[in-house]
Amino acid sequence: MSLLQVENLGKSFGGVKAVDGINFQLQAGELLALIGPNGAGKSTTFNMVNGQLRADRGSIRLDGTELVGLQPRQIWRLGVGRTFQIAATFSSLTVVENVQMALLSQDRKLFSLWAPAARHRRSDALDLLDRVGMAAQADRPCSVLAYGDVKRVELAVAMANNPKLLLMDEPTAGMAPKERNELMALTKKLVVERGIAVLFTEHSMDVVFAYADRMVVLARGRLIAEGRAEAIRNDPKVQEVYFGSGKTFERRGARAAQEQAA
Ligand SMILES: Nc1ncnc2c1ncn2[C@@H]1O[C@H](COP(=O)(O)OP(=O)(O)OP(=O)(O)O)[C@@H](O)[C@H]1O
Repeated sequence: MSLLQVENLGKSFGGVKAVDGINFQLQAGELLALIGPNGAGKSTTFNMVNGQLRADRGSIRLDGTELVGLQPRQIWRLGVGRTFQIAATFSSLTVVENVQMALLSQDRKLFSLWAPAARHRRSDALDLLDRVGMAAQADRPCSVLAYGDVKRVELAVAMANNPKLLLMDEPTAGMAPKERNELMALTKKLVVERGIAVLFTEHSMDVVFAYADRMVVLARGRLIAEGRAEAIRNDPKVQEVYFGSGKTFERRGARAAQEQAA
């Protein structure tokens, strides 16, 4: 059985069918990109999976459990983590404290008792930081980190909940090409090592073609194509919706990204 099963999912805003009966599945250990032009329904889909928006119709099952109708907190408890377009860490805390806060939350401890919190599972937090290559910077405040490093910390924070599914909203937004590739290569490594599934939206086609195992293409709320890079690149419907958008499917771009990542 797939980890995530989305069936006939729909959501309208007034007369606008933001998402119009889409179906897709996601396996553990797989990176699935949700792409499409502006207004295609990507964010709406994302927000239904994490419970911020309630679907009008259809079903979203995680490991067989229905998520539609659950609160975001309940969905998070079932193992759906997320990262944000603009990295969300506490800049006044150190790197390791940010991960400790996430572990506290996972352990259902209140963080009003800050003194014990600062010691809470420090070694587990350091292990997580080690996985994302940030252990050496554990005691620096997040406010002084380079943006790419903040994104790594955010990944460690997301891992603290042991997610089965990680939702990443434009993970590489605002990053230079080298940082982008480093972050995505790291994400791919974690996904494979820990058998996590990742659903991500992304405007950079280079990133999508270099790192997604499969992609789902939306346009005006409908799913117009689904598959691996080669099939998507050659799909006439996909070329039509992207034509003139400034986003191209040049092989050179995708190859260059892969080469840089290797
Ligand atoms: N809260 C809302 N109220 C009204 N209409 C909305 C709302 N959220 C989204 N929409 C509409 O639903 C459609 C899909 O929007 P959505 O944000 O999901 O697309 P998107 O693919 O994420 O676009 P982008 O790439 O620009 O972020 C659009 O027509 C949008 O205007």
